[in-house]
Amino acid sequence: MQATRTQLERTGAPVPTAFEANFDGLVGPTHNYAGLSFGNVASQSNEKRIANPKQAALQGLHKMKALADLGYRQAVLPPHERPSVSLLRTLGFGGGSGSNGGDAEVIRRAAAEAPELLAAASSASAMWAANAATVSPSADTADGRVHFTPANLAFNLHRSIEHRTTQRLLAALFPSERHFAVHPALPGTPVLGDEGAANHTRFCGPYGARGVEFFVYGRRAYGGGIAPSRYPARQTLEASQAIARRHGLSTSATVFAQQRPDVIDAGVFHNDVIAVGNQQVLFCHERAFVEQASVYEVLREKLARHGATLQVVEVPDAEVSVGDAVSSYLFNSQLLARADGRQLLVVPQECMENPSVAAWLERLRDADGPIAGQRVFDLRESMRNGGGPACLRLRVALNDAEIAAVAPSVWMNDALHAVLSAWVERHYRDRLGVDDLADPQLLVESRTALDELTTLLGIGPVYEFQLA
Ligand SMILES: N=C(N)NCCC[C@H](NC(=O)CCC(=O)O)C(=O)O
Repeated sequence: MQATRTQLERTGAPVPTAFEANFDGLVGPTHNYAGLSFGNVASQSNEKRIANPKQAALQGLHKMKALADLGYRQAVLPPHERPSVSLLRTLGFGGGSGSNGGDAEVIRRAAAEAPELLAAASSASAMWAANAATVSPSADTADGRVHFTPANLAFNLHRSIEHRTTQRLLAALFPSERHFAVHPALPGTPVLGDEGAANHTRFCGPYGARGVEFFVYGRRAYGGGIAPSRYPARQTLEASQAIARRHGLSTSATVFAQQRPDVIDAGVFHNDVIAVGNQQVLFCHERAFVEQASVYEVLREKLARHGATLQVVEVPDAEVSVGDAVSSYLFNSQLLARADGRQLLVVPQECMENPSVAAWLERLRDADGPIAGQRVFDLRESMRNGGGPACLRLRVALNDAEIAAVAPSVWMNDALHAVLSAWVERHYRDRLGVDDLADPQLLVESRTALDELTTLLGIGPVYEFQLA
């Protein structure tokens, strides 16, 4: 877990002690199944199912608390204001003034005239924090600050409205401009489609040492090349390159690779549905990347320049098919550094229910490889929308000085877990169907809950209704 202070980088400069912190998205009060994500098999197949927002939020809090209990740095990323009345007003459903009465009228009109748009305005999708931003730790960047680029999530209307709030939340959680640079999202156009950390992995030795940042894209906007034909490639090479440039990453420590188009067409809508990496370990399916062997080679060579040795744990198609990987979310697992230098694997319950995946995990338990130890979590409510353990978290490697500069009350511990669980119990419904989104009372409930949350977390006004 802890980097060794004595370890020296090639420059001879001491490597600062640093940790990986996980910021998990707290599920918002409007969590529902509206079938909004084309190409995401779970979202499409669970359309119109009744959701349980209370249970969803408690399942997420349980994972956060369990990982904090194991000694990992764990924090919480607040939900967004939903339904987004400002989106509905932008789309012409203007009610009266900005008062609550006016907002209720906006919701009633949207429900009557365009329920699909109301559903897009109501999604709790900001819970999938892996899509909140791409993060480059200070050891990798030219100016020695931690850089954040909120993802524009331009492909889906319901997700394209997240980045402004994400930017405000990140600025509230990482307020020191000396340590942190929070950028605006890239322009939200198809050329620059960006889905954040779900398509980005950082390999390194100790967390405080310079790492190799690995960007995985689905297609090139310019210059042709192969692309999926059935489902969308949400991330472009051009977006990934722009992020690497603005974060000040060196080309010698950056790798760009393409996801296989045929697996995107099989439901792998983000790279983190087929691969996960941490420190020196890459855990992936054999059909994750175009020209996979040369991807390993380049990663290995660049990582070696930073004194670390890439270790690949590759799962063959013959043992776990891409279909089983998509339905079980085996690769949407978290790899967490253990004190002995090996990695703990955090998987969703669905992996245990899939015979070939469960058998593979059992073989892994007996093997003597870089992955040691497994933890299983029930995240069923999120999984039904295509969000597993890795989707729910944003990883931020931080050194001691940076950890001290984070808003203090977002760190998970027994007290915060108790406070947030009670807050969920007080404010969340245990049943929410898409028809319930027409109820203007849901907006009142959601704002009341979020207003209280910002006080509980001590992060000041961040939501539009608080800033108006
Ligand atoms: N793989 C990662 N990192 N994240 C998972 C995101 C799931 C999300 N699902 C949704 O947005 C479904 C919402 C709905 O259908 O109601 C998406 O497709 O963008």
